[in-house]
Amino acid sequence: MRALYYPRSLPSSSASADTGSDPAIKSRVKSSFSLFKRCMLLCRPEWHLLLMGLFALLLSVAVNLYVPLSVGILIDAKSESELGARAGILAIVLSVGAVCTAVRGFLFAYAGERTTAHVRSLLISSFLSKPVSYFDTHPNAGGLSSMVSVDTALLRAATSLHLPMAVRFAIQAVGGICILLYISWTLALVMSSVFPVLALAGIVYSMVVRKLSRSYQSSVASANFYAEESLSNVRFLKAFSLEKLAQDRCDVATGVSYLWGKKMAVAVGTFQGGAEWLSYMSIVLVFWYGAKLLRDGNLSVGDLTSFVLYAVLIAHALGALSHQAGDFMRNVGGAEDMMDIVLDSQTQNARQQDKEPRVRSAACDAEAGNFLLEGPSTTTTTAAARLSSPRSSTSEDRAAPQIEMLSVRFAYPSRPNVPVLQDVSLEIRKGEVVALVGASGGGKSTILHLLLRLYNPSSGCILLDGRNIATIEEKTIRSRIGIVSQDSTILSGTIADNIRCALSSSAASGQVEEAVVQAAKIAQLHDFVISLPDQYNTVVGPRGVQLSGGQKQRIAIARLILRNPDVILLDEATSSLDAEAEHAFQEAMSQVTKGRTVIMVAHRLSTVQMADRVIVLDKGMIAEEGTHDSLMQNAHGIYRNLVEKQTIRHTVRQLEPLDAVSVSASPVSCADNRV
Ligand SMILES: Nc1ncnc2c1ncn2[C@@H]1O[C@H](COP(=O)(O)OP(=O)(O)OP(=O)(O)O)[C@@H](O)[C@H]1O
Repeated sequence: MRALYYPRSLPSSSASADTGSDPAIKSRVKSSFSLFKRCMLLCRPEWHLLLMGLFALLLSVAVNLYVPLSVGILIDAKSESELGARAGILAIVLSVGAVCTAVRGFLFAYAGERTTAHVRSLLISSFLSKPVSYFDTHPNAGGLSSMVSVDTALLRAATSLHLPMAVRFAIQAVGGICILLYISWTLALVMSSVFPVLALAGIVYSMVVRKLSRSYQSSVASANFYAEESLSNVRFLKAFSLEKLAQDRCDVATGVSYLWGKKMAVAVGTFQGGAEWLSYMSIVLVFWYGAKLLRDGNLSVGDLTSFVLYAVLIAHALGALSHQAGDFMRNVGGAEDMMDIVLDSQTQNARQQDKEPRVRSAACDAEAGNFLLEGPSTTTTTAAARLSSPRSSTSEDRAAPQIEMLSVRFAYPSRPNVPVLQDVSLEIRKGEVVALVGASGGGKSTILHLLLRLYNPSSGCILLDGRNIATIEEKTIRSRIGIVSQDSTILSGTIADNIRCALSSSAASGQVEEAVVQAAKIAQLHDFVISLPDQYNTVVGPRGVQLSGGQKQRIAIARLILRNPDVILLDEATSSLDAEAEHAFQEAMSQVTKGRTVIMVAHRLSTVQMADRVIVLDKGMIAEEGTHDSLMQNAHGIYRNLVEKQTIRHTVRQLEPLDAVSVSASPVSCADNRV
């Protein structure tokens, strides 16, 4: 079976352009250097800890380098007392080395933890600040969340472990070679003959492993996606006996990551084995040439002992250096996409701070008045006070259009060539209740998305109180326009948490609790909540699984009440409710919507009839507009046709035996009368 494979495709950056297609080694080395530079940029805030760590590291390397020399001196000691004194000095030096190692370990680990926490926070804030369209084109949420957990852990290991170790072994190797040159330059040259081969192998390995690691991380993200999708939809999978399908999809995705992992294991094993073999060969060369020098009387036993110890130390350092450098490249290669996102968003933030608010259409702004919009209702006093007092709209207010769409055209960024709205123009006055109806896929919900500025029109513009919403801060728009949709989003936590999240955190807690209860009462939720043992502190489970659809929706209404918007959008808010729950919903909404502008996407005739005006959308265009009664006058009109079809279906259903209704392909319930 072929899995639907979601590669973790992410925005490319110039720095991440090396994906293996570039043939020039020079540019690959440059690209590896740029990867290292980006990694260092992320660690920059912790430079003081890293500098202190580097200092401790240098001291511990100095101690390591001193040991073979002092062993040689120890062996060549002429008297018992000289031997004791030299052993004492060696013990003190080694103790200092151990302290330095401990300090170095702590400082790098601490800096790594701080960097990881900082990068995680930046990454989440970068995702949350992305436009909704970003998530349409990057649907792999598992991949994005694995960046937050896995990729940041890779970065931490790279910066707090592999990089310091690589630096340590590099200094140890270079220092050891310098001392060897001092003891016997000919022997040092013999030993170094393998180094160029080792260096070349290291460069090739780091390039290969970086590429493999990136593919591996991407495939792991894909496997996470399927695992996450299966576990979060376990009820659906069981209900439709789709466990096998889910298992197969997970297995195929895991199989892909296994293949990449296997390739990486081959590369790692080959290089590490090869590097170790070369290191041993250099030691054999030292033994062979050193023994020759000793036999000829050109080297003392102490010097040869020191030399051999240095040779072992250097060989070990080189082996470990290749190991650590490889692991560093593998980790930063795996975290490369994540680093790009964080650094790009930092650059964008810096740029945005200097920028004026964006103006999308000068023509639309010329039409716009310069109203100062109300800020969000951030205090409970205003929210609570407004709860009991419905919005009063004067006749003058009602005459002024609150929302205008001017020649709006729109296509979703993920499907730019498929027009969804075509030249839509409409005006909605303050306090008006407007129903959007029409065939499925006609663009009704899309209009609500544009009003909330989840997307921007491809052309044309939308005015709120005469001002182009493209020039209004998103936060302000969303404090003025509230939405209740069919599937009310419930976050993990308690019922109270889910209601009070509509308010700003600056509100006083006593007032908040009072406002939460008041809002729940208006939303007809209070009686249910107080019947629970933990009342408002009842935990609702992930995505509110412990609540019914109607209860979730009443929580959403309570939230809306606290938000206190001027314009309310209802996106098929009652379509999943039965007749009784719909009645409770309508009761709750009738208080909330008084005096406010309401735009609803509705299918039920009972809901549509409540509207002052009905707008019929057909294939992304406004086909008809008027009151329910006036539209019903048009014998060949789309609206009348829809109503008649639904009325006939409703009547037929009432006549159908129960089992015939249950197998009907239409999702409409018996109580429905949908338009
Ligand atoms: N995020 C998206 N990316 C790409 N296309 C989308 C997206 N959301 C919706 N569409 C497409 O846009 C068109 C209009 O969708 P919309 O949800 O606005 O229709 P609707 O009139 O509300 O339909 P329904 O009554 O079935 O909810 C549809 O063809 C749909 O496939």
